[in-house]
Amino acid sequence: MKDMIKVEKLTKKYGSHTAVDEINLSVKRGTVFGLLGANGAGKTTTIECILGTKKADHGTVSIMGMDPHKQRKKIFQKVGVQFQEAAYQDKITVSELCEFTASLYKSTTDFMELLSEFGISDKLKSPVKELSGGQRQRLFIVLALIPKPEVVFLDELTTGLDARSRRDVWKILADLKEMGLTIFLTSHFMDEVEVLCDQICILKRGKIVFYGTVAEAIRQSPYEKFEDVYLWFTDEEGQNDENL
Ligand SMILES: Nc1ncnc2c1ncn2[C@@H]1O[C@H](COP(=O)(O)OP(=O)(O)OP(=O)(O)O)[C@@H](O)[C@H]1O
Repeated sequence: MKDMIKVEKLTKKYGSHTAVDEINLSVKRGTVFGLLGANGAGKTTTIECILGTKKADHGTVSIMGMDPHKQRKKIFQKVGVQFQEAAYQDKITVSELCEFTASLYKSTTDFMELLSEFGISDKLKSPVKELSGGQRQRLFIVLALIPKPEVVFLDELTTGLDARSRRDVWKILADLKEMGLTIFLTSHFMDEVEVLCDQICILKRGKIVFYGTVAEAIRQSPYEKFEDVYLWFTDEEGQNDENL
């Protein structure tokens, strides 16, 4: 299977603070990769370096075999990104934002279908700023899927969604994966990581402390519940520090 994303020895510093420290990862086509870690561990910085919106200090990144700095326009057409906070006009409606997003790409999916799959088609004429937090979050996933991406980056996938919506989003993503979509996500919810991710990478202060499958992470720890396992790998004061 082809590597859709390959990162080698990626390092990014902000002043003297090393936010991402020599990380390596690779993501195969049609798989779901979860980048995990506490607040400030370096997840967003890693994604920004992969997308080329931040320049790494060291290391190499390739996405669909391309260099994110040299082939940014070509990558833009094939990659979807879910933003936490999108900059949009104050009064823009859901349909206007979808139409604007679609206008940026050569080939697009019918956004009406996506809005209805994500349960927000009745909000078409509503101003985006009047949506609830969960509705806005779902809209941002829709925007990421409009360009019919080959790879999609979903940062804090279901933050703010209620239990039903989270399950619905999981199902849609599982179906998209079956159709060959590659998904790179970050999440603070270990239940969804367990359900969705084929491979995970856990970061702690910019360094990889675990890389592999959820099952392998469980086997390498003294715990059985994945949330306990995750905390064991990331715990600042934890008993496992000597093993890292
Ligand atoms: N523009 C910046 N200037 C200086 N420091 C930054 C900048 N962006 C991020 N950092 C620092 O780099 C580290 C990694 O931040 P990053 O946003 O990548 O973490 P994260 O894992 O995405 O966190 P979260 O889960 O809270 O989104 C943090 O210590 C953060 O304070």
